Amino acid sequence: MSVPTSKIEEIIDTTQDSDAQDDSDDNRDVGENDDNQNPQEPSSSTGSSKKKKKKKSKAAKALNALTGKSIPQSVVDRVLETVRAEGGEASEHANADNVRQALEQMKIMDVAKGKAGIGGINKKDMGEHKFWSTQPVPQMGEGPPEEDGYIEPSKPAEEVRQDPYPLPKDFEWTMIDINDPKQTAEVHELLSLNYVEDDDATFRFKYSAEFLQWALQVPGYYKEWHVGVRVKSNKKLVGFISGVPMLLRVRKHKFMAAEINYLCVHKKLRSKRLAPVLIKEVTRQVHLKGIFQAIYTAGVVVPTPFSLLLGINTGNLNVTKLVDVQFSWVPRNMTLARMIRLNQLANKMQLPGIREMTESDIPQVTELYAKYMERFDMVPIMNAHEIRHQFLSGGGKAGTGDKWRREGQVVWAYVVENKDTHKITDFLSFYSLPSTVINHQKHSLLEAAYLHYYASDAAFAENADENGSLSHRLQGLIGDALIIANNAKFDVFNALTMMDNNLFLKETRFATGNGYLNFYLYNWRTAPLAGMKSENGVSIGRGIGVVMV
Ligand SMILES: CCCCCCCCCCCCCC(=O)SCCNC(=O)CCNC(=O)[C@H](O)C(C)(C)COP(=O)(O)OP(=O)(O)OC[C@H]1O[C@@H](n2cnc3c(N)ncnc32)[C@H](O)[C@@H]1OP(=O)(O)O
Repeated sequence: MSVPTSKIEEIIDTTQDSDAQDDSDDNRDVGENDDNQNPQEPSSSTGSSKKKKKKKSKAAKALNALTGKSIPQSVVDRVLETVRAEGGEASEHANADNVRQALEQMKIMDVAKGKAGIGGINKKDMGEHKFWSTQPVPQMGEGPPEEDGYIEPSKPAEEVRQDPYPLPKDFEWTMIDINDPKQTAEVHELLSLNYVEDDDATFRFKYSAEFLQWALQVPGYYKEWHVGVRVKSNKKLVGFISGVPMLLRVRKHKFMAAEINYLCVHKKLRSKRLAPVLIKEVTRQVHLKGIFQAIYTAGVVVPTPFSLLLGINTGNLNVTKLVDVQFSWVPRNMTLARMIRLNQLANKMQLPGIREMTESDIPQVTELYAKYMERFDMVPIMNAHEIRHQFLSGGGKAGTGDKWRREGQVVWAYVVENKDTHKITDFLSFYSLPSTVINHQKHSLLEAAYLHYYASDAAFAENADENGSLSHRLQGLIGDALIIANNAKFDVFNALTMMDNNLFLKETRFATGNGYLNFYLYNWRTAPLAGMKSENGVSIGRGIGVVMV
């Protein structure tokens, strides 16, 4: 489906806002875009372009040499500022070591090298976030706040904008009813063809309809937060963004927030500034429910992440297929046969008392979850209804499939029960999120399992962190998760460097991946959370405890 570019320009022209402040934002958003060029690149009349013509400084040359890319002057300036802040040499003559140090600290090295997920950001001057510079988010280079808190105060309901943001005349807003299989199928199709791909466009996330129903219908969800854009003439869904409510604790503060996810614009409508309109509309809908904070993650860097997590994967489920689809490679000093042998797993789960979670486990799991999550700085607070939803409602059709996988199953949840006391001592869960293997002759789908929440009462014993007993228990627990996933015919099991994952990732032979995920809070300032620092590719510290599906 192709929408003429001239129509898109009208989005831009007609996305005028009655709200004075928004007006100026919108006009800046879209007015500077020239359809004949990538709007993320400065036009020839902009200041940045003029800067580009300036003779390159020594620091800029060093940066370019280090990254193999042409780094915009404003990024060079930011690097120099950081060097200065770190007490280093801050002149234009900063040497390559200063620059490398600063880059690593800022993670710009990865961005510049193109590792930071979805494309686009590399081409962009980091100082030119025309949309994000107007939003209540910490701006780049702001430094950690003295105190945690909101950026702009909440508004009373009557002060929240009542009308939807205008769309160009060929498009219309739609509220997706995720209970309607037809509408869920439309979102599924939009995402399957247009959602997140890896850097090489080899894999693209393929969220199933069951997954979307599970993820978007948490207890207390609002259908108004499932926002779509359709082409008026044929009603085709071409844009989507969603939010679900969550009670969030960030350090000592607890507040309701929207978890924003699945922002997607049809490939033919990219770079037309539709994403900011979708974000503003979902923000308006969230404000209408009296909620003024949000949490979201993205591969791209926008102002301003407060935690960066390294994606980790293991190739140890279906090695042959992973190598076939170039998800994994056979290391130079190894053969495929040896790699398969090394990654072989037992068929039977190893932990005594481990079994699938049932309804009757909910009270104990709720309690264990709450206590365990106290270990982390940022976590969702869940009551028994929410625990039921998270771990049992995506369990697939009862009586179908086999012991390991039911039809339509999205979530796998297991508990460890002490057979004498009947106490639940541990639980683990993971979810299914396959990816389309793009343009592969033999394989069309990569079956990926992702680690979800888990807990172990081993954490509550004295010195459990120091004496390795928690680490040992978690290794057993996740070892069994791998066995379950393998039996359920997953090809790969992924986990991020969050929660206590650093206590088992290496030991359970997870291989380090090169994908990054940035965590963001909207309208909330807090100092960076653990996840930023890493040792051998594994982050240290106990910061993030929110699993974003
Ligand atoms: C209180 C309640 C608040 C609720 C809201 C909280 C905020 C929620 C924020 C959203 C959380 C989403 C969480 C997820 O779902 S992350 C997953 C995002 N989806 C994908 O990557 C799928 C494939 N890509 C696409 O569909 C498009 O490329 C998207 C839709 C992503 C952008 O479309 P397009 O490529 O056609 O761009 P544009 O010309 O319309 O717009 C360009 C502007 O948009 C900014 N941009 C681009 N990508 C992202 C991104 N992932 N997060 C935040 N901002 C993003 C960009 O920096 C620029 O602004 P600025 O740099 O000039 O300032």
